[in-house]
Amino acid sequence: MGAQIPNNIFLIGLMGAGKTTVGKLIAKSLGKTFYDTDHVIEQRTGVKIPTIFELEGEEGFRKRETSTLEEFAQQDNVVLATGGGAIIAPENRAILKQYGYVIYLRANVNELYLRTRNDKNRPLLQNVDVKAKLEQLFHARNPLYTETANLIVDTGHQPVAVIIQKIENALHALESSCKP
Ligand SMILES: Nc1ncnc2c1ncn2[C@@H]1O[C@H](COP(=O)(O)OP(=O)(O)O)[C@@H](O)[C@H]1O
Ligand SMILES: O=C(O)C1=C[C@@H](OP(=O)(O)O)[C@@H](O)[C@H](O)C1
Ligand SMILES: [Mg+2]
Repeated sequence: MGAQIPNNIFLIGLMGAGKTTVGKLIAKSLGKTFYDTDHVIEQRTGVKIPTIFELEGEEGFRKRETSTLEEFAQQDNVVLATGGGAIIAPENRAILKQYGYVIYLRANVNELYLRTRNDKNRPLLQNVDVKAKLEQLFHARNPLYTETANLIVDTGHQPVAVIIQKIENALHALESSCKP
């Protein structure tokens, strides 16, 4: 029996990498259900992420993130866009590796900066030097994204459609790589 396209696909990467945007489109293309852990948290709490950070601190947000990840990673036939910090907690990395095929959307800091500099919904990028913060997060987290990923896709300066095609090609190559 040849390898199928993975049942669950998880997207990881820094803020602005395209996890939410690409995830939605990949799910549509593959006939899978799309979820975004940030969106689930906002829907269930009734408030935006910055408000959770204000009221519960980053720690409170991370607890919600882990429980949401645990719940949705074990669903069936999903594409799950995680938040950029999901890979910080070792238990989150273990969940991602255990329940799905993990794709790291990698982009350079300048690209990420261009995509996030005016965004008010990312508390970690408020009232800071955004480029310097993204640089710091990249250096801290790139090793964690890399160790967790089954596939790394560079998304810098490429239209989303090209990235979708790259991912589909990689997934279909998986499928045919094990055919007898
Ligand atoms: N490959 C890309 N090229 C240009 N802009 C992109 C690309 N991927 C995402 N974007 C844009 O960058 C912003 C952040 O994308 P988003 O999907 O929210 O990223 P993430 O969920 O990884 O933080 C959005 O405005 C989105 O339209
Ligand atoms: O990098 C991070 O720690 C975060 C990334 C955000 O998600 P996106 O990566 O979708 O922006 C969101 O989970 C929160 O603001 C924290
Ligand atoms: Mg997102």
